[in-house]
Amino acid sequence: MTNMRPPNKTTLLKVVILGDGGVGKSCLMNRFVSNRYDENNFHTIGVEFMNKDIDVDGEKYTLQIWDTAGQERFRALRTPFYRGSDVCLLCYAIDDYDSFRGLKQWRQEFVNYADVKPDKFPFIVVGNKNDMAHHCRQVPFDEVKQWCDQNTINSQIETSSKTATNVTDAFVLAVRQWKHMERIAEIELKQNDTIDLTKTIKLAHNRFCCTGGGSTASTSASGFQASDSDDESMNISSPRRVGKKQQKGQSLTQFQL
Ligand SMILES: Nc1nc2c(ncn2[C@@H]2O[C@H](COP(=O)(O)OP(=O)(O)OP(=O)(O)O)[C@@H](O)[C@H]2O)c(=O)[nH]1
Repeated sequence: MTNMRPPNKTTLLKVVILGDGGVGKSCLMNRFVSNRYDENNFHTIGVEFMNKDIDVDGEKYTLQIWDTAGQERFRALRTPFYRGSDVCLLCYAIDDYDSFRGLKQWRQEFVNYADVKPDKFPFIVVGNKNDMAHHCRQVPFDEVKQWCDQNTINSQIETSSKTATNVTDAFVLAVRQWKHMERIAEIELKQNDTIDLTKTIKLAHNRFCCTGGGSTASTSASGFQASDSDDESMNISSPRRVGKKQQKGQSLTQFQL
C-alpha cells in the first residue's frame, strides 16, 4: 500500500511505449534516459529497454522503459513483453494522422496481451514531434483530448524528442497517473474488504488454490477472483491485481457458496 511505503524506498515501474513505426518512440526513450537525439534512428526490432531513476513528488522511482517495434511485422516479437507493465505510453506523431488513428488498435493490442482492464490501467497519450512547423500538424490537440475522454484516458501531452520539449514531463505524468490509479485501486480494495458469502466466485481451473476441480468451499471463501497470472498477482493486498481479467479462452469453474 502506498501509504505504508518506507521512506527512501524506490519503486520499480515497468513503462511500455507503443505506437506506429517512426512516431519517435526510441527517440523519446533515448532523450529521456540519455538526453541524446539521433535524427537517423534505425527501426526497433522486437523490444529494447533502459532504466532511469526519477524523483516524482518526493518519491523515488526506477522506470524500466520498454521501447517496442512499431512495425506490424514485429508484432509477435513485442507482444510477449506487455505483461507486467505498470504504465503504457501510447504514442503518435502530430504530423501523422494515421498514427493517431492507430492508437485505438495499439490500446487494444496492449489490453489483450497485458491482460488488463482498460479503464483501470494508466495509459498516457503522447503526441511526439511537436517541434514540426504549424502547417505540418495533422492532429489537433483537441481531437486527441476528445478521444482520450471517450476512452477514459485522462493524461495527454505533446512532446518533442528533437528539442527535448516535455519529454521528462511525459514520464512524470506517467508516474503520477500510475499513482492515481494505485490510489483508486486501494480505495476499491478497502471497500471490497468484507466477504460477501452470497456472491458467485470464479476460480481458474489451474490455480493451486482450487486443486482437485476446486470443490472445496474454503478455497473460494477468500472472496476474490483468482488471476491466471504470476504468483505476485495473487497477493490480494497488491493493487496491481485489480487490473487483471480472465485470459482469452480460459475455462472457469463457477463456485456457488
Ligand atoms: N521532428 C522530429 N522528428 C523526430 C522526433 N522524434 C523522432 N523523430 C524522427 O523520427 C524518426 C523515427 O524515430 P524513432 O524513434 O526511431 O521512431 P520509432 O517510433 O521508435 O520507430 P520504430 O522503431 O520503427 O517503431 C527519427 O529518426 C527522427 O528522424 C521529434 O521529436 N521531432
